[in-house]
Amino acid sequence: MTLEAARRRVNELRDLIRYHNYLYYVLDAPEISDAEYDRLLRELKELEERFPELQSPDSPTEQVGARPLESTFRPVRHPTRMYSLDNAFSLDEVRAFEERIERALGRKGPFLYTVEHKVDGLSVNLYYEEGILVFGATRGDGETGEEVTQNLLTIRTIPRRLTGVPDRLEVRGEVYMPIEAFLRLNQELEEAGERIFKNPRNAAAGSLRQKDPRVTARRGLRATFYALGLGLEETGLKSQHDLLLWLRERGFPVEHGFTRALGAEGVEEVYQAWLKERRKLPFEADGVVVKLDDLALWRELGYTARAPRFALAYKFPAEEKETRLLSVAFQVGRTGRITPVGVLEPVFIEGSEVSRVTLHNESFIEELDVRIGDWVLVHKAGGVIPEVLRVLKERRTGEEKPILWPENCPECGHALIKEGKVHRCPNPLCPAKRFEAIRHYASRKAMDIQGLGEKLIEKLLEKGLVRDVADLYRLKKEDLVNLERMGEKSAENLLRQIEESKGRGLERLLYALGLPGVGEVLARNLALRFGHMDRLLEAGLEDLLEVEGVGELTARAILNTLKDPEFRDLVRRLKEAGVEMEAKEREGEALKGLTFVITGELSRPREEVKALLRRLGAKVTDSVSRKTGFLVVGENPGSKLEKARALGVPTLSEEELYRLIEERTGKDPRALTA
Ligand SMILES: NC(=O)c1ccc[n+]([C@@H]2O[C@H](COP(=O)([O-])OP(=O)(O)OC[C@H]3O[C@@H](n4cnc5c(N)ncnc54)[C@H](O)[C@@H]3O)[C@@H](O)[C@H]2O)c1
Ligand SMILES: [Zn+2]
Repeated sequence: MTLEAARRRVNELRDLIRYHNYLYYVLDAPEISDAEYDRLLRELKELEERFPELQSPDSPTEQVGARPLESTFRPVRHPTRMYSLDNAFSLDEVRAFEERIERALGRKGPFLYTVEHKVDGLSVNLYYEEGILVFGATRGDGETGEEVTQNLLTIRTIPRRLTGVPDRLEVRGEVYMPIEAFLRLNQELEEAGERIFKNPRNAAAGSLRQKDPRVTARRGLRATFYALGLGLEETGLKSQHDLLLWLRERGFPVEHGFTRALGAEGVEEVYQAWLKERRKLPFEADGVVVKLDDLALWRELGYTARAPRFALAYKFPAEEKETRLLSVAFQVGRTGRITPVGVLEPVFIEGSEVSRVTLHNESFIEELDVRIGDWVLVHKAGGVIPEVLRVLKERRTGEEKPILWPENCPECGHALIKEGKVHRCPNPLCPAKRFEAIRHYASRKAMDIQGLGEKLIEKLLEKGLVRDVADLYRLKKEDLVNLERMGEKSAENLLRQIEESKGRGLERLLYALGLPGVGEVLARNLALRFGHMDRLLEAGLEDLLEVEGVGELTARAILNTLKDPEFRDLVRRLKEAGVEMEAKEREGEALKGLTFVITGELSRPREEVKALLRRLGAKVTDSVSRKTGFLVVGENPGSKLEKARALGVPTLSEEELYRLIEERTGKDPRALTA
């Protein structure tokens, strides 16, 4: 390549990358996948290395993120600069990283590293003065970020006050959206006909940078912390490993599972193990972060313009496949909403064959600008749901056909209506709606009526034996035996299963009834909060919004259903049939059977925590014995800690205790009163 040709390509790449930076960092709406972006950046980097005369401090390879726009948020200068990370995609590149360190330090490896999950969110900087949170900001271009303190404080694990810390302290970490929250949010957006988020990272960034903190609060964001800026020297900490423990002890959420590894080979071992397990994590991890453990070496190595020389992001391979969109089918859901589903030439992605992919709604199709016959790039969002990332427009032949929405319901032929961007079959008798409603009701995670398969549901509907789920409870043996291929035995079995389904409890019932936007988790949270169907039926918007995980859109949609006379009638008939309307699990039983002892200072008065634990059904005692379930350890713990260790009683930090409570109650423990 001549210098001239390289110069042209370098300029082209820089423009392209700046454009994608803008879409990604400022608008939270990337057009290309991260892997494609990484390839562009890599090509630019390689050209700049081959032709050093083309290097320039304003190249994207020398910069962090993007400068925030004039926006809703106040720009704020970070007391000390924030950086990005250099990437590696193979063991060889990790070795090269270690060799660079060897050369820079003039010492032979292998070195000791701390390995952490690379949580895919956006980095934030918290600035504390004398232990009091002054502001929290996004990274921005590393020097100037956006002040988002109020929004950050909706993440209740972020401490507002600290004790035993340097006077001026920056704490850095990642704000992210758990995969479950991400899938739920997209479901809500899909149902409302709105734009969905491409991945959990974009969803986290979009949710943190909301004008209204109340919206942020409902998005289920989490945070995890892993670094210090200003104040690091004063702590006297010696290693990254100790730094993580130090953060945890001061009440910061720190991701579990960080570990140490020796040399590039040791890192590779951890990487391979975590790669295998990555889908078990509740968040999206796009790789592992490798940091020299010894902080003294950090000082020697320092930073490039863009990233530290002592750390590396070792990225997981991106599972993205190219395939063709063959046709689009239109599905009718329980609520009559029409979902376009793309039929793909089958491809293998992350362990399974993908041949269908949701195209969500009209907004999604418009934004993608996808046509039948197009080549598309497909991945699994959050490792779960197949998604079209983008259309490979450069491969269009001109033969592609636009996707046309049907005018009539594909199942019943009734004219469809359009509410905003949502297409719906308004026919209450639409067999697709009825079929879907019953199938869902009987499914395993709902009322679990295993004998009620799809064929049978179709037949029951056809013969007019059931019209909705309440009719199931009126079925008689002779109704069933008269259906073809149903013997006495199976009829009896089915009736027994239907009978048993009455006692599943409110949490399962709410999920089974398919309230809009209500998956298993939300059904459980609603059941815990209201305890009985009657109380839920009386709930107002504000009551619903108090439930963990209920967003504005879901709350309104649920409320509409609750007020719907048809729904109320259905509930009445279910109740008459003897279906249990009470929650099985009670908040008061969340910690039943567990015994706690507390030592040290907690962030709220000890009596309050004790009362809360008791209210949740736990026993709290004052001294540690073999019978103690957990010792909760606060600041400056007393002798109980040694005793617990001697007896092998497990300990929990305050943070871990709250996580346990949150898992068991589905609620933010800091919002729970004693
Ligand atoms: N698709 C697009 O159009 C597009 C555009 C721009 C950027 N991107 C993506 O963003 C990346 C660049 O973003 P970036 O500068 O934030 O870098 P990065 O995401 O590659 O890595 C650095 C970041 O990792 C995060 N991180 C997570 N866990 C960490 C831990 N334990 N320790 C330290 N850091 C941790 C921090 O936020 C840090 O800033 C690109 O590689 C690309 O994947 C995509
Ligand atoms: Zn219909």
